[in-house]
Amino acid sequence: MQATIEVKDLRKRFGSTVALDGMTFTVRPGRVTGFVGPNGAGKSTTMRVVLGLDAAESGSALVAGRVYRTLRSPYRHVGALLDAGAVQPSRSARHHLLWQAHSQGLGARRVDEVLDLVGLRQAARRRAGEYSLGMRQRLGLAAALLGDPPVLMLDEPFNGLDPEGMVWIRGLLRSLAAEGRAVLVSSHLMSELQDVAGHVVVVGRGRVVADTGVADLIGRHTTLEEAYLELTRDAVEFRGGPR
Ligand SMILES: Nc1ncnc2c1ncn2[C@@H]1O[C@H](COP(=O)(O)OP(=O)(O)OP(=O)(O)O)[C@@H](O)[C@H]1O
Repeated sequence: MQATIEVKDLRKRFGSTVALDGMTFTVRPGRVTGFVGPNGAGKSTTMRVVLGLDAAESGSALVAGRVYRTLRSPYRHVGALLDAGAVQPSRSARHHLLWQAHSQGLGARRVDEVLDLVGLRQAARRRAGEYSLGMRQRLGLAAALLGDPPVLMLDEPFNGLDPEGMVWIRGLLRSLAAEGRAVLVSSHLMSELQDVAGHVVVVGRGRVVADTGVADLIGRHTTLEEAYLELTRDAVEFRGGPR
């Protein structure tokens, strides 16, 4: 199975808004790739197109070497965390995962394994609606890991995690990449990414503005955040007003 995400010349508009304007990059196995860019740059739309949740007008998106909707057991090829809020609130976390596992031909043992992996074993029988944001993020990660996939695509996985959770997730992401998986992580938290990502795809206005090793970027600038701000200076659409 190919551990890659290949996005080529994706174009998409929402009405008069250009969301993707020739988005092109490849996520390779064995490293965490940061996916960064200003608000509205097209990160979530790209991920949604890769997962077949949105259709592009042109271009192609392959995950594990295939178009997502042609994958027979998608969870075994790609795990995604897109919207941590997307849980049935009255269902327990374990039940939520059991239901997803069942739909993919996976058993209860794997559900308990991923609950352990994300630290939710103790809280597994509580209703997901009572979960904090950080707990929902962990639950979303557990779902992404269910099929033990070679590709992971995580939209803002650091959101809501407490400091212990941040340390934990950095270790988890590093070990998933060290196992040879392709791990794409979108985030606005450059300091978190700097510690964990080997590579970074920087986007602005629906296209890639840099696709490079983090060490190379930091070599030229002091921090990933400084490099990012420099690269995206002309691509920021929504700026805060004067204080
Ligand atoms: N369902 C939609 N309807 C209309 N416009 C949309 C829709 N989804 C995205 N867009 C627009 O497409 C552009 C790209 O949005 P997208 O959510 O992909 O950006 P993003 O890089 O993920 O931003 P953020 O960092 O704020 O999450 C934005 O201008 C956004 O307003």
